[in-house]
Amino acid sequence: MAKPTRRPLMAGNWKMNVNHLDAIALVQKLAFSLSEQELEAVEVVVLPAFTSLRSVQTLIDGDKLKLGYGAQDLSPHKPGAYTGDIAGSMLAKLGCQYVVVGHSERRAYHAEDDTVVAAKVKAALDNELTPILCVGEGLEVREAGEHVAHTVAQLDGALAGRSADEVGKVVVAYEPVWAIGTGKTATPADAQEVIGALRARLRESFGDSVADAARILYGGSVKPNNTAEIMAEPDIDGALVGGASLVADDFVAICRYQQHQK
Ligand SMILES: O=C(CO)COP(=O)(O)O
Repeated sequence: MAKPTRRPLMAGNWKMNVNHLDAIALVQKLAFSLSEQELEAVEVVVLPAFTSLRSVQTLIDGDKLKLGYGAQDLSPHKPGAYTGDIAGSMLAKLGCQYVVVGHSERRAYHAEDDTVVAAKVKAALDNELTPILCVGEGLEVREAGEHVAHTVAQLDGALAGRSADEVGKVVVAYEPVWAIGTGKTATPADAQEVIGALRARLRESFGDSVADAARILYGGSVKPNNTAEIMAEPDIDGALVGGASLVADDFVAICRYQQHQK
């Protein structure tokens, strides 16, 4: 399969945790634990709160650390009268490479629908940020057996109007809502079923080169002890990690999953 040509990506979504001082300590621990070779083999990215981005940027740039960073959300709008929002251009100026778009917590607590998510994907791409586009079904949808159709429809909605060139720059993350922060991980086969379907949809809509190159992550209770088996699936290229990314040793162990692969 084409998997070996896709560089694995481990992204730590810190959510609304870690103030800017603790962010510095956490990034330092990651950087001191992971070797240059490890950081070449696996791309490691942290996604702090907005208030920590400047501190993280200063540290990573100043010490030339081989860690990527990005934000957890952005406004769909250009700079202007949008109190409390953050524009993509501001994130780009801070050196962010990534921005999470459409996380299920944003969809649930901020009523973000596919139209808003699509506008945010566009805003990210317009500012040369790589969107980490999150899709995934809730428990009711899974129990009704509609998880594949639901998730593929979210992908379609978020990428509506984007060209193949643009979609080639997107990272997708499949995060079943029932697995987030619950300790209930999807089985590797469950995750592969959906992620395989997402890749097939990218192939159908945007062609082979986009589908073969696209990195698709799994997220939802990823821990050091389940990463290797998840990463062994043919279409899974990395993980979007919540809780375990707040503990340096755990996130480092996740990034070292290859040591545990049979
Ligand atoms: O939502 C997630 C990452 O974006 C997953 O969170 P947990 O790893 O805490 O389940």
